[in-house]
Amino acid sequence: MTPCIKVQGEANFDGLVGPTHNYAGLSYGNVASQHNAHEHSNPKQAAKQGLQKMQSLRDLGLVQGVLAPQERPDMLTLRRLGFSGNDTQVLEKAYRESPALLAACCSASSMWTANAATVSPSADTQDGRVHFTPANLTNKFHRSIEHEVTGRILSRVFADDQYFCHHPALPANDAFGDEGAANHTRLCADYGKPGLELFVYGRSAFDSSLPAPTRYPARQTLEASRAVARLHGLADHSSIFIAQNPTVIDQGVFHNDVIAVGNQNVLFYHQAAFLDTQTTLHNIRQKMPSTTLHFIEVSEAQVPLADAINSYLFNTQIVTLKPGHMALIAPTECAENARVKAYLDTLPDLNTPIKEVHFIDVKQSMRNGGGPACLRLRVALNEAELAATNPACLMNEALFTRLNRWVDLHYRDRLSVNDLRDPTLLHESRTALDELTQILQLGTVYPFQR
Ligand SMILES: NCCC[C@H](NC(=O)CCC(=O)O)C(=O)O
Repeated sequence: MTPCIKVQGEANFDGLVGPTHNYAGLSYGNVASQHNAHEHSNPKQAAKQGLQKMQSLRDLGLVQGVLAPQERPDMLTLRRLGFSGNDTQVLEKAYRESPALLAACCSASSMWTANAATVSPSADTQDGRVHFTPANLTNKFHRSIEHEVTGRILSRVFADDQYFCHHPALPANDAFGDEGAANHTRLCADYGKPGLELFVYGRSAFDSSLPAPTRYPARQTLEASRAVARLHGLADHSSIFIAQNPTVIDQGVFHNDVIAVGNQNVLFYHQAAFLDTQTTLHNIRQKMPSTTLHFIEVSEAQVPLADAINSYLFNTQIVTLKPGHMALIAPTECAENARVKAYLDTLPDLNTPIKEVHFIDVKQSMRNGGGPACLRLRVALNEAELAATNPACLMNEALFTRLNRWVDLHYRDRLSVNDLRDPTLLHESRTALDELTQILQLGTVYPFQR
């Protein structure tokens, strides 16, 4: 099919899966990560599934971008933690002393770009620029080492400070735990018009009277969400802070995007998603009096919470194909779950803007708890902003072919956590990333290049 590229006002930037993609069980509270710990991974297949997903969205006529992965193994961090000698010795010592620490420094977790940053479109911000704050991801060590390079990559993709404003990550402390766009969504009548940014938090750092989960960690604090909204210059009428239901966090909903997703005038969520659903919906309506909103609530009777979590029904992308006509992009796991599939079969007939459902295979990512929505960072851009975006990072036929060839050349098709100390893997990874920065015209972004 010949893709017809129309600017819809929103671009999706997917994270390219890095060459060290593996299953190390690093994310306590993320049931898929825990469940698949120490399975073999297939980095080549993972990267190709990601590329195919990007291509499929492009085929639907959407603007699709690519974000480069991190340098892994993270030798700089290993050295900061006291491992010394040449690279081979550093890897060997880290492996002998703490395989888990080495695995953390090798995670390809930056593929989940919904956690790369929070992005506020120019229509919402005080200075009329697009604002970016990389997420500090303090709750998980392996993710807390991403934000510096993430910030650098974002500033190379969105370089023009006439249009784009980049903030550093929030202070690296649990009080300001920030997971980026995975806990942020935006409702609006049109991407280019002022919207309402929904910040969902799991606990408060300074107000212990607010409810919090007891089993699994709440990664996002209210204080972090408020800080990001302040930095981005969001007015009170452009932002709303919503408490996530702590009991769902305790059942494995480690980010709000596992249980709710929004696009334009649609909010699609499970009945258990928020602490106080009625008040939440009422407050949203109050702040968007002139927009016809569609709240699509899925009840426990329609889809039990456990099925929603296992299938990632809400970690779907809702994309606008033409005005008032949206598609839901779901992982194939949703088609394999009878109850979820039965619900999705009815969805296009519910008289909402969602008219189509598409299934895509991102199983390599799903096994670590990352569905279609985790893999993408949404950036609403007007035409001038899109024109100011690094064109080498925008997906087209040539880039798709080139990146597939690049993956074929550099990636392994089988990796276990025991392979992570192999100095050849480090060499392969650096060779691949060095070439990638040229393909994507990023300049030097990785510590090994500087
Ligand atoms: N938005 C989806 C994020 C998934 C990610 N998983 C991981 O990091 C698992 C890595 C591992 O266990 O090897 C996380 O939990 O932050």
